Order: sequence, then C-alpha cells, then structure tokens
Amino acid sequence: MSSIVDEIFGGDKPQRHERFRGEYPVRVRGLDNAFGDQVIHENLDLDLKRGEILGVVGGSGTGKSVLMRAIIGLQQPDAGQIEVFGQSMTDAEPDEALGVRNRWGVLFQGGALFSTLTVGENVEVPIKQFYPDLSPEFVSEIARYKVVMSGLPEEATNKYPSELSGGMRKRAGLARALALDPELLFLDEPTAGLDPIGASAFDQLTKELKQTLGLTVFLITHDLDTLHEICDRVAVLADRRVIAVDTVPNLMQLDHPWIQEYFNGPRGRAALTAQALDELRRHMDKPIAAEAVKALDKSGEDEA
Ligand SMILES: Nc1ncnc2c1ncn2[C@@H]1O[C@H](COP(=O)(O)OP(=O)(O)OP(=O)(O)O)[C@@H](O)[C@H]1O
Repeated sequence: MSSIVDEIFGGDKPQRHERFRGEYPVRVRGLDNAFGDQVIHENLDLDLKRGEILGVVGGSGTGKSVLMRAIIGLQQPDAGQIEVFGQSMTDAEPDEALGVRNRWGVLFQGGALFSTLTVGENVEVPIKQFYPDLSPEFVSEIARYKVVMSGLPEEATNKYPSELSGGMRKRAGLARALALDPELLFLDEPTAGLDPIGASAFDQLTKELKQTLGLTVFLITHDLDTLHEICDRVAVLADRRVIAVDTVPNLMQLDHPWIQEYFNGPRGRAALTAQALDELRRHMDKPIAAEAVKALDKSGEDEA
C-alpha cells in the first residue's frame, strides 16, 4: 500500500533511521565543561534509559542547560565522551552529527520561537530543513497536525507567538520540537512561568506523549510537582557532576545536604502531599482513601 510520502517522493524518499533499540539513547562519560576559570562540569557521567522521563535537577548555575547543550552539540566539551543513539557526538563529523540531529526535538527555555513567523511556520522550519523536497501543502499539513497534537487549538497555527499566552507559547515550542517525529525530547524548564493548572496540564501532555509516541525525555526542571508526577528517575547535579540518579523516593533517602533540603524541605513535602492526595482521590470509592483525603484536607486547612 503506498503512503502519501511514497506518492510525493516516489522511490527517492528520505531514509529514516531504524528506531533506536539499545538500552541507553544517551550516554555521557567523563564530561568536562568550563568557561575560562569557571569549571561547570568535571568528570560527569550520565545515562538516559530508553523510554524514560529523566528529570534533571540542581541548584541554579550547576550546569543543567550546559549539559543539555553539550549533548545536542551546541557546546563543545573540554573533555569526555557523549554518545547519542550509539553514535559518538564528540568525535562525529558534521554530516554524521546531522544524521542524528533529526532524531531529537528540543524545547528551549522560553520557547525560542521565531517572532516573525506564525506558529505553523515555526513548526515548518525543521521539516523544510530536513525534508526540502516535500510539497508546501504537505509540510503545512504536518505542522497543523503537530500543533493540535501539542494541545493547541487548530486556529493557533496561524497566530504569531506574541498573540499567544505563555502556556500556549510553550505548547507551540513543543509542536516544533515534535516536528520531525523525534525519538528523544529535550525539555528545558517547560513549566517555568506557568500557573499550577497550566503546569500540571503540560506535565500530563508530556507523559501522554511519552507513552503514545514511545519518547525518551530529558527534562530540566525546578518543579517538584513535575518530578513527583511524571519523572521515572531524577538526576541530581551538584559538585560539578551528577551525584545521584534514582527515583524520587530513593533520592529522598540519601544523606546529601542539597538533596535533603530540596526534596524534604517545606516545598518538597508540599509536593509530596499534593501527589499523595491526587493518588488517593483516584480511589475515592474505597472508604480508607476517602477518610485519608478528608484528614489531609483538614490538616491543610488547619495549617493555612
Ligand atoms: N556561553 C557561556 N559563556 C560563559 N558562561 C556560561 C555560558 N553558558 C553558561 N555559562 C555559565 O555556566 C553556568 C551554568 O549555566 P547553566 O545555564 O547551565 O545553569 P543551570 O543549571 O541551567 O541554571 P538555571 O537553573 O539557573 O537555569 C552559569 O554560571 C552560567 O553563567
């Protein structure tokens, strides 16, 4: 049966890679990064497991964004090895790196949309770059589909970034990150600046996309609710390296001052309580869950 792509390309359609079947789409070993005298990373190791959402946390300036930029080839490291889909990025020739680059999508902090292009045109940019022979009608059809997939109304396709709310701009950035059907998604603080309802909706969308598209997600965040709700594991950056990678409950047991302060401080505990309440509310048919919700709600009111 011939698909629309077959019809458009005939026998010359661009070859897509086989999906990555290895265990670790991203492997980082012995990474060093510095800006002048300022050492950011020293001997940093990290593995991203296929199919997981890996949260990346750390104090401000610990180098979360620099790590992401190094993995996607925007920051040349001083030392170390980075492998993406089993291919070395640090030793890759430019055209080899290009072959990997269309297999990931990136949502930068702030969305990084082109302000003079509509949302649809923004999404079209990577499609045109990697598939220059596609017809304009087909490219705009794909873009429209990605916009809707990102939870925006179809009409948003023709709007400019300045006409959108912050939450909508994030979704537009996500639509562009999904433009090339990536296997790997990098999200840099996707819920920063969103209200709690918008942030929670974005989290659920990320989780759904992971499940339905089989994505692997590298997610930089400060948002404790996001960590509790959707991250399979969390990597903690401190002391210039990744000091721990584990589930949130396991991390909470570790005796490191920053980890204790972060996860077991007042905000960490509030996020944990909120998650426990959400979980219990899903089982309100069970009397014990209903009782627990009532008790937790009451203690919340008393504290307030
Ligand atoms: N191009 C650059 N030139 C010089 N210094 C840089 C550059 N990019 C990042 N840095 C420095 O590297 C450090 C780590 O920056 P990075 O943005 O990765 O931190 P972060 O952990 O993502 O912080 P935040 O949580 O505040 O976003 C900071 O001190 C920053 O000033």
